[in-house]
Amino acid sequence: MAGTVSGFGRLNRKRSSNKEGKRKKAVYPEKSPTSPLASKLPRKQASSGLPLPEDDNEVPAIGSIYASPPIPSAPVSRLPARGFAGRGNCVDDTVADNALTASQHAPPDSGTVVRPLAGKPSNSFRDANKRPRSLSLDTAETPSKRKVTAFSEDAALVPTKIADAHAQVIADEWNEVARQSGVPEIAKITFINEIDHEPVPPDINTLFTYLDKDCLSSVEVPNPPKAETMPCIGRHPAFTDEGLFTFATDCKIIIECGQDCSAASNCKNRVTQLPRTIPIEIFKTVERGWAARSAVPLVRGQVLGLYTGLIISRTTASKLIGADAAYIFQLDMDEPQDADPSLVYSVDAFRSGNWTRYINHSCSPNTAIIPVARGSAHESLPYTLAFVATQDIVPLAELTLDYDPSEAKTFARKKYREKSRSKILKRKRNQTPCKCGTLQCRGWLPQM
Ligand SMILES: C[S@@+](CC[C@H](N)C(=O)[O-])C[C@H]1O[C@@H](n2cnc3c(N)ncnc32)[C@H](O)[C@@H]1O
Repeated sequence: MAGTVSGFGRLNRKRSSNKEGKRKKAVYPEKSPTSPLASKLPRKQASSGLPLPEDDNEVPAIGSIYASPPIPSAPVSRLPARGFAGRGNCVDDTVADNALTASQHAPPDSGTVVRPLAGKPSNSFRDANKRPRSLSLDTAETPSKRKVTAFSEDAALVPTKIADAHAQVIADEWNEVARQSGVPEIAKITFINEIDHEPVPPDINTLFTYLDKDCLSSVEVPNPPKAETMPCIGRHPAFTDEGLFTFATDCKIIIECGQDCSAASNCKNRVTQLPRTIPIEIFKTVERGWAARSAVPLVRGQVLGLYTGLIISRTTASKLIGADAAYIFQLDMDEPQDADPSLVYSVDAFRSGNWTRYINHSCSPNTAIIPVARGSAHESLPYTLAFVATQDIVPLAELTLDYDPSEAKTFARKKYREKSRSKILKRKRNQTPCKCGTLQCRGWLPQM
C-alpha cells in the first residue's frame, strides 16, 4: 500500500494489531439526511483520554496527510470560460473541457454500489450546469470581496458579475445542505477570489456532491466496535464542557456517544456531531490553489468540521493517481500492518466532500485531525475525521494542516538537519514543492 497512493491524507502510520483479525463486513443502515443527530443533541463531557502530552502545544500524532500531485492548471469553469473568452485571462473552452474530463475517477470497487450512509446527494453540476442560464446579473450581485483593480472597469464588470453569480449559486447549494444539518445562518460558506476571475474551484463544477457531515460509501464497511469495548471510554475527557478538544489524550480514536446513549437529551459527548457554527470562506491563493479560512476568531481546541467524502477501499484508492488522488485521506489509524487492502478504507473527497477539502498543507499548521468514532455499532463508519484548531486563530487566517506530522518529526532529527536543504530538495524533486512559506517548511508536500 505504501508508496502507491499519492493522496491527500493518511492517518498515523503506527498501527495497532487487530486482535480479532479481519473485521466482519457489515452493511450500514442509511440515515435520514434531514435528521442529523447534532442539530438536536446537547453536549456532554467526553470521557476518553490519556496522559497530557509533554509539550502542551504538541498535537498528538494522530493524523498524517500525504501529498498529492499539484492541482492541474484548469483555472476556469464552463460558464466563466465563455464569459472570459477573448480577454486572455482564462483558458479557452478546449482547455476547460480537458480539465473537466481529465480527472475521471476509477469506478468504485467492482460489485459494490455507491449508496449514501447519511444524506442525499444534493449538489451536482448536472443541475448546476443549467442554473447559471437563468441567473439575472442584476439580481445576482453578491457581497464578494473580489478585487478588480487590475482590470479596467468595463472589462472586468461582466466576467466579475458572472463569476460572482456562479459562486453564489454553488454557495447557496452548499449552504442549503449545511442548513439541513442544522448549521445556522451565520455560518455560511462563501467563495472569494481576489486573484483572478475563477468563480469557484474548477473541480466542483461537475458531478460534485456537497456532504456536510456524513460520508457516502462505495463499499460495505465493518461494524465499529461497541463503545463499552473501546479503551478510552470513562477516562480522561477528550473535550471540555465548552466542547474544546483538550489535547490531553493519546487515544488513537476519540469515542463519542451514539444512538445507544441513555443520556441522549443532554449528552455532551457529541462535540464533533454538533453543527458547524463558524462562517467559512473558500478563497483562492496564488500558489496553493483554493484554501479555507474562518471569518471569525477561533480558539485552540475548537472543532471546525468533519472531513467528508466517498468511502472507498484501499485497493481502489491505490489505483488513483494524479488529481484523482488529491483528496484521499487514508483511514489507517487502527489497522494492522498486514491488513487486506480490500478491507481497509480511505475517504475520497474528490467527487463529494465539504469545505474541509480546501485545507492546504503547512509545515507549521494551525489545525490537526482527530479520528472520532460514534459509540454504537451500525451507527457510523469506523470513524470520522474532525479538524480541530491547534492554536487560537485570527479571522481570515488560512486554515492549514500538516499532511504528515510524523514527517515533521523525522525532519527535525539530526541526520536531516545535517543534510543541506538543496540535497534534500533534489532527492525529492519528483514531489510537489511545498509553498506553505513558513520558516519550518520542509520543502515538499508529504507523499507516499
Ligand atoms: C486537499 S487539496 C487542498 C485544496 C487545493 N488547494 C484545491 O485547490 O483544491 C491538496 C492539494 O492542494 C495543493 N497544496 C496544498 N497545500 C500546498 C502547499 N503547502 N504547497 C503547494 N501546494 C499545496 C496541492 O496541489 C495538493 O495536492
